[in-house]
Amino acid sequence: MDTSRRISIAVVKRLPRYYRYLGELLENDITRISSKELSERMGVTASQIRQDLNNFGGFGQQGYGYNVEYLYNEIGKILGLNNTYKFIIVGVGNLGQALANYTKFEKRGFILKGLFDVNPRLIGMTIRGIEVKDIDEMEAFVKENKIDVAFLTMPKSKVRKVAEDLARWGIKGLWNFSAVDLDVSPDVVVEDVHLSDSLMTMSYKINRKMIKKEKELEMKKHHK
Ligand SMILES: NC(=O)c1ccc[n+]([C@@H]2O[C@H](COP(=O)([O-])OP(=O)(O)OC[C@H]3O[C@@H](n4cnc5c(N)ncnc54)[C@H](O)[C@@H]3O)[C@@H](O)[C@H]2O)c1
Repeated sequence: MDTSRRISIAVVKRLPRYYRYLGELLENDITRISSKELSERMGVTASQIRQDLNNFGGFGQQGYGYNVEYLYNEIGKILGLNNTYKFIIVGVGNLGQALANYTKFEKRGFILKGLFDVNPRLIGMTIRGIEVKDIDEMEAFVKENKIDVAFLTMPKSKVRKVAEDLARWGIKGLWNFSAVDLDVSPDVVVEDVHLSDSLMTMSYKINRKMIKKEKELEMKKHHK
């Protein structure tokens, strides 16, 4: 299929989840699945699944369902996961070290090439055989090694300047954890990750459940 076709961003946002579920099915040797079954597993309506998957040629067949491996590979291609990306981490504190130690990004094509920080106590330390370098060496390193992506795990007060520098040096993507929404250049793709947004969503849901329980208790009291 033509992977250059434009797909709405709402659908794109759901693709990683489809990819994950289809990958799990493949690991369990499940080669085909109906939209009904997939919808039960994923908690999405069957019609949503049909609409989404029809977008990129994942037409299920009556009585057969979807070919899991085909869909998995097509979604992988759309997500660009058949490419490889060289990445660096800027800010090798708690979060930066945790991400540097996580080996599974390689499975998605992201290869760790460099680590940068300003703290002299961290410079020279190695993680998975890669030495933490002084931020002053970053420009030459990014240009020489044609680095594609930077993970930004540094304080928010410093992140804009670093992001702008990286954009000038030809970086393609920034995975930004620094608790601020970045807008750098139209040539650079930015994904801002706000872990605490997800935490606040959980807080909201817990809160709603508690309110519901309190109301139920109140109702019971009144009926006694
Ligand atoms: N949004 C969220 O929910 C969330 C959750 C966790 C962390 N964070 C953010 O991630 C970032 C990192 O958090 P952490 O806990 O790892 O902090 P940390 O203090 O442990 O690490 C930050 C590192 O950045 C380095 N640094 C400072 N200035 C720099 C510069 N100019 N260039 C390169 N490196 C520099 C520091 O020396 C330090 O090693 C912070 O901005 C934090 O707010 C956000």
